[in-house]
Amino acid sequence: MDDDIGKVSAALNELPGVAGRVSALRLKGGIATLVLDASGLAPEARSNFQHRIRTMLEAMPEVDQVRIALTEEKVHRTIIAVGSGKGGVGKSTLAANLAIALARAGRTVGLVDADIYGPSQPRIMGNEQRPDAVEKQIIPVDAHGVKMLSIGQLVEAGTALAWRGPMVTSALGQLMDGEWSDRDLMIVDLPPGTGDIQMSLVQKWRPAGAVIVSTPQDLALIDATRAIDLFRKMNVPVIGLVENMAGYACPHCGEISDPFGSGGAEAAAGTLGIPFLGRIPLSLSIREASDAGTPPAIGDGEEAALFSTLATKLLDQMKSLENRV
Ligand SMILES: Nc1ncnc2c1ncn2[C@@H]1O[C@H](COP(=O)(O)OP(=O)(O)OP(=O)(O)O)[C@@H](O)[C@H]1O
Repeated sequence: MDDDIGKVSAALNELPGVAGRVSALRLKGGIATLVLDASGLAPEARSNFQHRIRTMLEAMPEVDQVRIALTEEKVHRTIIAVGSGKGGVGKSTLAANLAIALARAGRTVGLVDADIYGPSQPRIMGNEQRPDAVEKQIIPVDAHGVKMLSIGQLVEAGTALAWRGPMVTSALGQLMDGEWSDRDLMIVDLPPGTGDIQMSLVQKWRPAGAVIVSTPQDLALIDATRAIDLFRKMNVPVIGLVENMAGYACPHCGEISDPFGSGGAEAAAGTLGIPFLGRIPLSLSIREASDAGTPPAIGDGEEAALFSTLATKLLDQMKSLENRV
């Protein structure tokens, strides 16, 4: 008997993607009863998963009948990565305001500042409080209706982090595996470029999609294209491109100028075949509000409306991605 269950267990562990998901296994009178953890699997993947296991077990001489119970974490959490190819294009500003706009649209939103070497979310979101931890799990702090974690809350401000890849990945893990249990949407503010953090996030936490931020400038767009390419290669759908710092309205005379050019990102999105989510102007008030820890998305002005429109477009794109699966 023990031999039989040992064989079934070994066969299950050999099946790709199954190891670690079997939370209970019993074999009695030829009936194999399994409890499987299906957390994070889309409906189609879940039924394929169940089918593969059933087919394999039914072919074993030790098994006459298979009974499977699927369990999963209560909240299905969708992770959206916000990336850029180049630094300083406003990715953190966008991530913060988008997180707030999504929360105002009724989602329960978590914001992870994955820019381990240059965290800026505590300042932008106006909460530099050190988070508590329970049994080594960090409890995110509240900021403008969003819950947030950043390495900037854990290290002394202005301290340079001389960390190598594995330490950075482990810090990312601490943030991503914080107490997010009531959050249904996570916005991850990535560092610029295509390095260790991006790769770890994609491999371990499988974002449902990525938003790419670029200025209209050609150079930023070339870099943005690189970031898009990375996500595509790693099978993370690109939800869309946001153009930031487009069209500067002079606060004195109101004249609009385009210091970084105009329309470049929308044209590039068209060429690359990805949705264009919208354009955020270069505005003194956005910069001032970010520095003051009061992101414009919390207000009721024109800029809050822009971020709210972006959030709606993003949710629509997410829906169409889900329908495509
Ligand atoms: N639309 C905007 N109008 C005016 N200032 C902006 C705008 N977007 C961002 N900024 C300002 O530009 C600077 C860089 O923005 P931010 O930190 O969001 O960029 P980033 O791409 O995340 O940079 P990093 O590469 O450091 O992660 C900040 O001072 C921010 O306030």
